Amino acid sequence: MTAQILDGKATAAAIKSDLAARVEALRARGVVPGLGTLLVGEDVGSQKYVAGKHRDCAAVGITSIRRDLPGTAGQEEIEAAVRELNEDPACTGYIVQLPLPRGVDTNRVLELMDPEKDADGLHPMSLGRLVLNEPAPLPCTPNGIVYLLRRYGVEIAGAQVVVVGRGTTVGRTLPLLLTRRSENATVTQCHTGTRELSEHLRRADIVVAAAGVPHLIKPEDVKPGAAVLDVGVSRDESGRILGDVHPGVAEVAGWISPNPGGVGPMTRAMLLHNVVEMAEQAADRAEGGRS
Ligand SMILES: Nc1nc2c(c(=O)[nH]1)N[C@@H](CN(C=O)c1ccc(C(=O)N[C@@H](CCC(=O)O)C(=O)O)cc1)CN2
Repeated sequence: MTAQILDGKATAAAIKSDLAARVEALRARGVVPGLGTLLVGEDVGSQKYVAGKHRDCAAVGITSIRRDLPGTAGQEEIEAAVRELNEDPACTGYIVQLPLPRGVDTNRVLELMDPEKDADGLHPMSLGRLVLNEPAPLPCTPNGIVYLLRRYGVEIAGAQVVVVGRGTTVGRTLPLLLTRRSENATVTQCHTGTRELSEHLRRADIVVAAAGVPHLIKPEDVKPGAAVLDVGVSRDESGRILGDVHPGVAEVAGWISPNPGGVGPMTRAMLLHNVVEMAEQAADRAEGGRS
């Protein structure tokens, strides 16, 4: 068996083209969506991702505002930048690129964000709303994964899903999306404390690998025909991406997301989607208030 590719790059391109039309419609209503990014430090991956987000903004007509601080920036300097983005009227939504440098209290930084400008769905208010099943901007990678599975007709309802990893951006939040009534999956969350990981994996119809351990998921761990999504980003000495999924898995799986070209571009597309949706909702509220 050779797996069907879950093409994140092509899917993200289609989403962006739809968003460009929505941005044009917003501009016609006098609303200009603006995405802010706050990047602290010199991490090569984070710099690439932030640069990609600004390229995407240019492509769909969203204004972008970039705040870069050196890795030596302390808690106070970072919090001051957050306050500035909260106050900046040109910035309708923003993200704090994660991870922040060691020693920075990330939760305090996220809590300081204006929840109305949380483009990433990672503010505690947005996460709480997600838990309570109330409308909220959704975390971008999990939302991109669900979108990709749907786009390629992978059955989610009733599926046994194994999520490997428990980080905030994917591992913790993806199960919340997949277990909503609209998705109806059964999710097992695995992590470094999980015993017999292979046994869990072999039962899964869908595997999402977000552990950050190169080639953790081997062909013999995967049920034939399963969908396997690779979120892991480790890098070799030359900076080349090493995913969490061994290349041999493509011979066993029914669907596989390439890495690069799978979940990464979907993360960026879902960020733009959140920015546009938040701007549309704000415009509706403003126009409703005027009538
Ligand atoms: N505030 C946030 N921080 C982080 C998030 C997040 O959703 N919000 N997720 C990840 C990183 N991430 C988004 O910021 C991200 C990862 C990967 C890509 C991407 O387009 N990857 C390309 C490859 C690019 C390369 O060559 O390295 C691909 O997969 O094709 C975009 C965004 C952690 N931080």
